Amino acid sequence: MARVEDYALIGDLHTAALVSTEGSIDWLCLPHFDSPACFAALLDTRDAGHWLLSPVEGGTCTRRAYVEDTLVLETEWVTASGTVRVIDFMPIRHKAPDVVRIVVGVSGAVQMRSELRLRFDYGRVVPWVRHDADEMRAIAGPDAVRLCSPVTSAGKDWATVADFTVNAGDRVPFVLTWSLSHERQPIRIDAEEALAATTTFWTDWSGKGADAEGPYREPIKRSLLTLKALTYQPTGAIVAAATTSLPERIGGSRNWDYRYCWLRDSTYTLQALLAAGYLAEAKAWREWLLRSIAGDPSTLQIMYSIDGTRRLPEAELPWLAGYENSSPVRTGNQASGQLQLDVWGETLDSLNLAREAGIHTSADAWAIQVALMEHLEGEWQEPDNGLWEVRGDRRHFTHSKVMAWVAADRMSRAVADHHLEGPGKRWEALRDEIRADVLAHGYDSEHNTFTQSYDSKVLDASLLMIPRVGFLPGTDPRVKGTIAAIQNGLTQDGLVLRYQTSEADDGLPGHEGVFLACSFWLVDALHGAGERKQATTLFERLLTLRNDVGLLSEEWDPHAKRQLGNTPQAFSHFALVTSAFQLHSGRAHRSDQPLTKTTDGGM
Ligand SMILES: OC[C@H]1O[C@H](O[C@H]2O[C@H](CO)[C@@H](O)[C@H](O)[C@H]2O)[C@H](O)[C@@H](O)[C@@H]1O
Repeated sequence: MARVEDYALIGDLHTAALVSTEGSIDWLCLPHFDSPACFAALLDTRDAGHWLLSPVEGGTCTRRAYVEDTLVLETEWVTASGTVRVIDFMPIRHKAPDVVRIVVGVSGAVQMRSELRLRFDYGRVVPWVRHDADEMRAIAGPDAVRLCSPVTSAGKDWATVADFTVNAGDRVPFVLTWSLSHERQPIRIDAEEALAATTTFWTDWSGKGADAEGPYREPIKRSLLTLKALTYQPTGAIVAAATTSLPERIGGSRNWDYRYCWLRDSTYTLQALLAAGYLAEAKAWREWLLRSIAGDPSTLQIMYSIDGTRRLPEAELPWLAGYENSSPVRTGNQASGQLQLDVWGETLDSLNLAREAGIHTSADAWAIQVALMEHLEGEWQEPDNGLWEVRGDRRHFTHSKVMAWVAADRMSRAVADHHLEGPGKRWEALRDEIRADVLAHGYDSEHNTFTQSYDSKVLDASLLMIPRVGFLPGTDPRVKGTIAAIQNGLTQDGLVLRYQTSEADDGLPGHEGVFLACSFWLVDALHGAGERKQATTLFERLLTLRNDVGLLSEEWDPHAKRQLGNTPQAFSHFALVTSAFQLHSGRAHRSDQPLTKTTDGGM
């Protein structure tokens, strides 16, 4: 069974696939990120659907890499009879989704096999399949898939199999195309033309970002490309990760569906993209946000689907055994109905940042910000589920209150500095009131640390964000005390847990790994506290946890030394980008200050 870190990502800005080091596509949802998977071997066995394309002798590849700053993947096997390369990519979507795999003979002659096992509806539906001269058609219910290749394939053991030899200089294309079964078949694409266009698209996109020269250029670029790949182009939404139910502990039940757009995750992603100068993505995301949250501010959800749908009912897929038997496999996410007060702060912080970065605030955008703020004024004293989405009792999370302070701070400053209309003085007074409340109840003077919730002793890594949002300076003794407390009480092998699951009553059984984003937040906090050497050492260690193609999932198991949780995860990658930019520039980054400033023609 492949490990989480054995997977590379390819995608077309509507969905994404995971390709293993053995050359197997084990995860692909069509036509969108949150559609049912037609390859779900990731969460079961190959019988749940996969597409293996590799030398007949099989095994892990000798090397693989993305082609420079693109999402075009090259996987190479050196065998006794010769060397072969498989180029995998998804062309940027025009109408139909395609997966293209080109087998390239590098030297000698290699016996190859393509084994395509389509299983629609997350591994449950075996399609009806017809083989013609140079194409295979598979149909079941709403789904139709066509495979085109000059290599002839045939049905074998409920799969479509093609055996062929690739000689040095050969290029053998396979193009898999999805469509709705009741529609006309999409026009065929040319694999080589698509390769050139896809390479150009990603190279151009990468080139548009701010100059990231320096020692961290490669990790910054790869993380930005990954964040872009998690973006749903038609609406501007950004999914939290490409997968569902990769476990936070092997064999555990903390398995969630991340193929949705969390306001928290996407606002942080937006901050990373803005820091790198990607204004178009920031504008598209803002439009998605304004459409999704439009209406009564009291009905604001913490997450939406990629098209803004609100109802995301959580269900279990009992026919899938789960990744290494970690069950259940879930779709939908019950957290969508939770109260998480930090989301107001993150949303208003990011819209403020967009304004500071030069994106013009339209009247509609400002009206929604005012409505959100007015709603928060009546809500901030309520207990909530917090940013970690605990399923235990609601409580007064310190981080949630700090983020309510952020909301009041950014809104009062927007009125004062940008002459936008609103009760600026009232919001200033509220800001001061929240601050006093946090300092009185969220800070433990005996141990000189902020605490997870009011009047408790429990630690929480989200408190590392306090200097970043500007609540207190990075060198404040209370911030330094919190850093020290987290280093002493909330780390495993120097990496940071969100909280101690044994102490925090999150309403869930079992434990989890260290949370990679929180470990990057420790980098930021150390850097802001003047501990630059420690920050750099930790950051460079975190870089070593990336897989061979630069991807990070949500968590890390410090004992088994392997990645855990959904992958690739936006939370981990935007945290990496933010830390890298700070270390690169040598100055601490606050969430209300863009690293790059551009003028905008208005929206
Ligand atoms: O651990 C419990 C919760 O885990 C998920 O939430 C986490 O992922 C979210 C998406 O990246 C992130 O926004 C949140 O801060 C994380 O705690 C899961 O989605 C929840 O349903 C679950 O309760």
